[in-house]
Amino acid sequence: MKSPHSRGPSSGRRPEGSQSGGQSGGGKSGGGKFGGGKSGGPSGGRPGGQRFGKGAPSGGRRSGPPGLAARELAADLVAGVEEGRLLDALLDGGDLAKRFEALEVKDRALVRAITGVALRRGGEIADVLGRLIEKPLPEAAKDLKPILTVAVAQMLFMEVPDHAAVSLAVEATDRVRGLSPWKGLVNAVLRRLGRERAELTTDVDAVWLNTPIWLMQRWIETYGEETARAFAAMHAIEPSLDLAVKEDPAHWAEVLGGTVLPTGGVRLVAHGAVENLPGFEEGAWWVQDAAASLPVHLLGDLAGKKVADLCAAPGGKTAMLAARGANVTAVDASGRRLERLKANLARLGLAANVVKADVAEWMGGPFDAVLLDAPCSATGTIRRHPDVAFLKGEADIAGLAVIQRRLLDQAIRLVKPGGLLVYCTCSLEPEEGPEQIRRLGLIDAPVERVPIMPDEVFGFAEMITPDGDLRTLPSQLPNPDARLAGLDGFYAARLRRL
Ligand SMILES: C[S@@+](CC[C@H](N)C(=O)[O-])C[C@H]1O[C@@H](n2cnc3c(N)ncnc32)[C@H](O)[C@@H]1O
Repeated sequence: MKSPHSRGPSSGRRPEGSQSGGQSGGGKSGGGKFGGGKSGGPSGGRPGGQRFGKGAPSGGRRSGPPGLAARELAADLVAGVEEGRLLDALLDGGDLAKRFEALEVKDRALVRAITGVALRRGGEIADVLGRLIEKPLPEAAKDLKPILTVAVAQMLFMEVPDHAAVSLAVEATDRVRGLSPWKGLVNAVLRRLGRERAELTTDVDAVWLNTPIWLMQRWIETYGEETARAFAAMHAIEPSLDLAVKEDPAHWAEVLGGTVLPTGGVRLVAHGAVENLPGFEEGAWWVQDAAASLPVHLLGDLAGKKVADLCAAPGGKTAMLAARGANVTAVDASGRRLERLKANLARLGLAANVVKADVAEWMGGPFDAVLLDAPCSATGTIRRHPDVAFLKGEADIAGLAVIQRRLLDQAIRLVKPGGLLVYCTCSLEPEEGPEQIRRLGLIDAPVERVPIMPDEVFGFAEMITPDGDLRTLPSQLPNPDARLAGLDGFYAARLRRL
């Protein structure tokens, strides 16, 4: 995989007279995933992973000054994503997860914050580093890149004093086998950034720098340039924490210092570990983006109905279906993710029949209603999962569309005649949304579309397509406080089985 910070041949700085940096400004980068920027850069674009304490998973690590362990772990996570692993996977078992768990709660929050910024603003950071380090670093120094990335993230985009970011980066460099000789360079580069930040960061088209070119071009084609830029702008901001509440959202909004959304959930500024928030232990709420709560509403009254939740784990929609009185069968192919689903339901005091199976082959039911939340490229969730922008490519979309087709064909077989099927994905790509439904028309599948009405989605008419499907966008649900704005990009279509 290419390093996400590897840049193309053309500059990502705003071309004179251009509104946007445009397609020619981003250019086809000859394989680099992110748009624009000076060529070269600190690692020459090689994927690399900082390896603090390599070979000494925990006991062999010297402790350092306060905050160092958080920076080291953030650098290792950034390196892990560059190597092609999802952040959630890196923090779900293994050495990095152990180091994360060993940190105090405030340092865990710091790791998440630094890693998030380093990934969200990865193109801008790489651009600055490319200006500061003109010649590619030699192979022996490639592991400097995540250390520098994390330091620049703090200096440019977080309220961390420069001296703290610089000294911890120098200390981190000193602790990696073979990197000590580069301490002076790290110090000099970061101090220069401190002195020259204004010159180094003006006239940058952040939207193009931080978004993979292929994705930006797709969005422009599908949604137009203004909307595509609005998505990308939202990706630079850490999103709110959205909660689905079992009952009494107004009470929980007050307790948690949030607001009740028109969709019925509670939204608050994200801070710290959710496990420590009031109501978590007693199972009063679960984390769910406001947009992700909408597909279940499209199934109408579910009390006493037999409902299949296909591709159900970790169970956000299962919980919603169960809380609405459905008799739910939750099916997923991943045993590990189903364990999380079971734990989530247990905490919430909700129940479902849990089945581990490949939905494409599973025979059950028939059901009064079926929800298929198909695996997808997740390009609608980049706000929440900035690593997705690094790890997905255009080829993934075509491959996922084939899987979605098989799952949708099977889901139709599982619905009783007259019953409803909601197909949804958290992707912004047409192949994973409306194209799937268009294909059903072409093959004469035994379903008809049941158009969604604005009052079923809390009056948000702008979320309904001319065909009557749901399409939410990262740029929707604006708020004067940017930390409380936005939605995941979701698509949903409602079908009736004939
Ligand atoms: C988008 S996530 C589902 C999120 C879930 N519905 C929720 O609301 O929490 C997609 C899920 O599809 C599952 N999956 C992927 N391919 C599958 C298949 N062929 N059969 C069953 N589950 C599958 C994955 O394990 C993953 O849990």
